[in-house]
Amino acid sequence: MRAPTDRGVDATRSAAKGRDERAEAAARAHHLRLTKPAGSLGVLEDLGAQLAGIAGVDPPPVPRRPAIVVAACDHGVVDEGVTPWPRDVTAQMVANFLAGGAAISVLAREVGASVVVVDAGVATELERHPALLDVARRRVTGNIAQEAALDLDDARALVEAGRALVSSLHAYGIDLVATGDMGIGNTTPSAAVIAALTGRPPAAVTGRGTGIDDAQLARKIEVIERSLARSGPPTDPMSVLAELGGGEIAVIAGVVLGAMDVRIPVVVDGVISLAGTLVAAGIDPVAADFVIAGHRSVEPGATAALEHLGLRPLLDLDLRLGEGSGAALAIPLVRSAARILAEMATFDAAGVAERSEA
Ligand SMILES: Cc1cc2ncn([C@H]3O[C@H](COP(=O)(O)O)[C@@H](O)[C@H]3O)c2cc1C
Ligand SMILES: O=C(O)c1cccnc1
Repeated sequence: MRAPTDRGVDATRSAAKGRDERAEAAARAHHLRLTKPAGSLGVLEDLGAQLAGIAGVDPPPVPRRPAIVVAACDHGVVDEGVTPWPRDVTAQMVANFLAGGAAISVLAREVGASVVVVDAGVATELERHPALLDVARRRVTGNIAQEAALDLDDARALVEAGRALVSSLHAYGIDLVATGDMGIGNTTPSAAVIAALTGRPPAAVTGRGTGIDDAQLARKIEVIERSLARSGPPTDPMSVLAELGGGEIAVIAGVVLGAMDVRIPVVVDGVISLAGTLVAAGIDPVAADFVIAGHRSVEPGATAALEHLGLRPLLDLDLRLGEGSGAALAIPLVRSAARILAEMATFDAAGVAERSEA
């Protein structure tokens, strides 16, 4: 089990149980008996132990039915000039996800994952689709430089929606969830939430998002500073989410909590997903036990959040897309880690001689 860290929020452990330490220890001992030098599979060994701890059994089940939940929302703070892209792109990309033409659509097909798209507050009315779930409480968040992104009640409802979605997916046989996002401007609220929950200054957690120049970056940092000054010192994580976050960040936080509820792994993506993960871990620190960081996004806020959560990302590919792309790409590694424990021969069984001690 991870050493307790200062998560920067006043939260206490819930009734939910964390990972099973005995299963985790069994997986570590099991790894020492497999036909390879001890520790030679590196991070895959830690991942295997984490999966055993999540499932409560060694070897852990190999995830067969992954689902990627892509939550979408539009942001009032776009009016401050924090992104070069027009707001309409959010709805257009949701249509692209559903038509199968986006990066996440391709990567999901490659790794054999289902994609579920959640409308958590897209500005324009979306055409109904069987893979689109509408949980929006309002269309477009408030401009965080001037007002709260969401009412507290709406933030809570969106978190609950993400949480309930994972329960439903699990009931249908989904055994691993991954998180993704779509929302023009959403690297701004994500950096604001990360600054508030890690205590780092906005300049240290703010990046170029979809591609802004130095002048726009300076403006983006200033907008986040103003937002933090407006909302005041962070109190509880749900309030931080409501003040500075957004609908997709709320649903992602709920997905992470939902994975804890049904005890399955949740692979998280880049800076938006990590803002949601910080909120989830603030609401219930036990949730962090079930989180696997898919990758290290180029956005500096992602690294800040990973460090705060004590998570080591599986991939580091200079990705800066979102949509769940870095989480999707990590799914085969998660499967491999479980499969190694399930299928590799032990020294005894294979008749391989063990290391001789000099
Ligand atoms: C065509 C396109 C597809 C995307 N897919 C994900 N994002 C990513 O970029 C956006 C955040 O960056 P910023 O804060 O700079 O606006 C989010 O929608 C995120 O999911 C996209 C952005 C665009 C333009
Ligand atoms: O970290 C991410 O996922 C990210 C980075 C830039 C733009 N959109 C998403």
